[in-house]
Amino acid sequence: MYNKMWHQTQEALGALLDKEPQKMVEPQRNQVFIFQTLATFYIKYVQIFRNLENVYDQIVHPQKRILIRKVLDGVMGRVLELKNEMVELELTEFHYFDDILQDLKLAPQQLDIPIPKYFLKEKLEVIKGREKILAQILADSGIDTSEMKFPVKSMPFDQAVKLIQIAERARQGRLRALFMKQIYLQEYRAKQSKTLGKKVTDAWAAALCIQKVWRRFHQCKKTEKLREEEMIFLGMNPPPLFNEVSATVIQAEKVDRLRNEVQMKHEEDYREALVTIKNDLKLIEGLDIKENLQDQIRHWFIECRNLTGTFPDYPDIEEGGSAIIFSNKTIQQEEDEKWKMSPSLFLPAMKEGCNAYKEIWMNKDESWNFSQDFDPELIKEEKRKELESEIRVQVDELMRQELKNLKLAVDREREHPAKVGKKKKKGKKGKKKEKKTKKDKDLTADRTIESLYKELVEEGLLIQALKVNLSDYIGEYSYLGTTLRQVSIEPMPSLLDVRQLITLYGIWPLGSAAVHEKAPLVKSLLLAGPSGVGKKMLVHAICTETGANLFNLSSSNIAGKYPGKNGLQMMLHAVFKVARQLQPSVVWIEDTEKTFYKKVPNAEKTNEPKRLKRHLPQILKLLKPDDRILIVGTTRRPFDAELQSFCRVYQKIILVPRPDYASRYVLWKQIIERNGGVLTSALNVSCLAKVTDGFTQGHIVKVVKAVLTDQRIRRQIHKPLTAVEFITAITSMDPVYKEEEESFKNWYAKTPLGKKRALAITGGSTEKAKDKGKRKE
Ligand SMILES: Nc1ncnc2c1ncn2[C@@H]1O[C@H](COP(=O)(O)OP(=O)(O)OP(=O)(O)O)[C@@H](O)[C@H]1O
Repeated sequence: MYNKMWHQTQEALGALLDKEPQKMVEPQRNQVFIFQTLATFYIKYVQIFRNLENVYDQIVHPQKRILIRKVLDGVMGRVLELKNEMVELELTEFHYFDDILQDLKLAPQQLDIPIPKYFLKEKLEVIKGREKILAQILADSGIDTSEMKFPVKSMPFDQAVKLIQIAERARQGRLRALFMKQIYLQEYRAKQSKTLGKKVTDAWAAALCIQKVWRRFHQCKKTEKLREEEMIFLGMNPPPLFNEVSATVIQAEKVDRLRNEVQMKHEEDYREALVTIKNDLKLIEGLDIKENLQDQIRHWFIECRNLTGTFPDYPDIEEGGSAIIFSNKTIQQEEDEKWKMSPSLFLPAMKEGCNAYKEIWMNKDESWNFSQDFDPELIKEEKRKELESEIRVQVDELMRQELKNLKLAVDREREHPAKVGKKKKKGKKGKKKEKKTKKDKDLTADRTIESLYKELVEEGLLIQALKVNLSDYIGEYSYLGTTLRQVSIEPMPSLLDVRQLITLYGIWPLGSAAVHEKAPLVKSLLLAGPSGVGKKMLVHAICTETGANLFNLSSSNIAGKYPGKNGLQMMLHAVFKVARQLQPSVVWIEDTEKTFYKKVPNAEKTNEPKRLKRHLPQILKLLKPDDRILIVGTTRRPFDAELQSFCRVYQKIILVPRPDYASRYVLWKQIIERNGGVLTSALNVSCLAKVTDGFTQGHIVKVVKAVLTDQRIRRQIHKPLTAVEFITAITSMDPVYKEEEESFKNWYAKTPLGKKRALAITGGSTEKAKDKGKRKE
């Protein structure tokens, strides 16, 4: 099945790649048309990515997986490039595709961007090992992690005694009440039996009474059942076991796990085969290859002498040795390759992958390989080439000597003195380069990474990320985006739009080195939004999904640590050295507006919140494409920061909105269920979602936890949950008021991208096109 899926996806990718150059290179003036083209390509690449990711996770053939991985990274990079183009074109981070989805007959869920499972699977051992070390260091240094999750408030001694007394008296009271009840019942039963014993019972009347009660009860149950069945038949209620995981799904998950085991075994076999087959080849064919090469080279000596009258010069090792003589490349060809600049950095890799697929796999007969183990012939082919180049190095040495001897014997020529000089010069150049690279001073050259790691953990700068997946971030799609834009209303981005941006800008580049190196680089990300919209949760999710280390450089966290100028330098050096060496890493700055305060409030002056301000731009400059480090800032009050320097540091700004009706609806439902609540028809979720407009996810979580106590959960069978219980609890909280939301929007309109967009909307599209043209140049 996965093979079939792979072939289909490769074909779709091939077709898409053929279309790319025609559509993308043609100059276009119509903005809408350009966006439609970009968006269509984007959506199609996302579909291909989803399929390929699935295939890569499940296919067990090791050699196919290598090729799929290459194409997969290429597709990811291309999706990011297209996203970047769309951002530049529309001057907004959020795009709405609902009309294109309709044309392509796709559901919004199909646009969801999954996180490749290989990000974590391939690093499982490393991540587990690191978690263990971190836990060990925390335990050794007496820092209790549970305290970080659930902060404990201290309490005066007499108050604590009083609390324990109250609880104990209540317990004793309950016990006594139970005891008294039992005594009372005993007495009551004894009295009843006495009075009943005196009466002469009428057996018929008693039977009739029992029948009456039983029939009523039976009919009630029957009617209830019939009504329920009718509702299910009409589609008004979900069928029983609707939310249960079906046996088929469980079986499928089991098969998935089994496939992963087979995958690992095949991978191991393949690695072993790479070594054994090469050794075998060396034994069997090594001598032949050597003789063949020698014959070829000798033949070349003679041919050259016949043509030119002298023996040729032997090509240097740097030029590739004798391999260059027999390569088919002409100079003309090389020039062609240089000149053809591709518009994307990922297209060549994808094309290469597609060509390899067509050459090797498309029409390959694999009837012999039912178990999908490695193909030895392919390994042989590859290893033969490797072996040949290895042997060629030895042969070159021999033949160089032989040529020298030949020249001496036949032409009586000595080695050209000029050449020796040239070689020496090259050596000098190399030294110069070495000196230059030594410029970066390592402040902790004498320390091991382990000791730095330990120090940072003990200082509380390197913290344990909470285990939350991005899929735990609940939300719904925005279904009316395009429609609203058409009538000039800027739609509020939905929570799932935010989630996608986090995947694209945070998780993909951190998870894949190939993508990070070539895709449009995002070094810093700002999450701005009211309290409780899940900013922290998103930061932790980025770390969980990529296995990244989490550094906390919030001003409150670094206050008083590493004092002085030198101390600060040392701290930053240590943080970024560890972050670089144990990448991927996330450097989180909570309440980041404090670092850029326009005016530091008196109460916070002792904390020196602006310590990092001058250093952050320098740090960003030093981050190279191969450093998988992301700086994430979160803020509740971006308007307190000085705009210019703030926006210079944060390359991408994401406004995290409060949930809209659709999102609130799923949030209530899922958060209640996650906390042990049962949804019944008595609980009107729609009403709950409607009246809680303005409240954030944080509020919802808090209220659900407060209402769903252990006791309430136990009582649900007799008294189902109702919306009123939640509404009563939430009324004591402050929602996000319109004014606060407006101030976020106004602030965003002043950021570089916001300004450009406002200008484009009011000033027409011509300037936008010009601007884009300039940037492209
Ligand atoms: N989309 C979501 N789905 C499920 N739970 C969520 C979602 N968003 C937030 N939460 C939960 O809401 C609570 C508050 O979130 P979080 O602390 O991340 O918000 P925040 O924006 O960082 O708040 P603050 O600015 O006050 O620090 C957390 O318990 C988090 O798990």
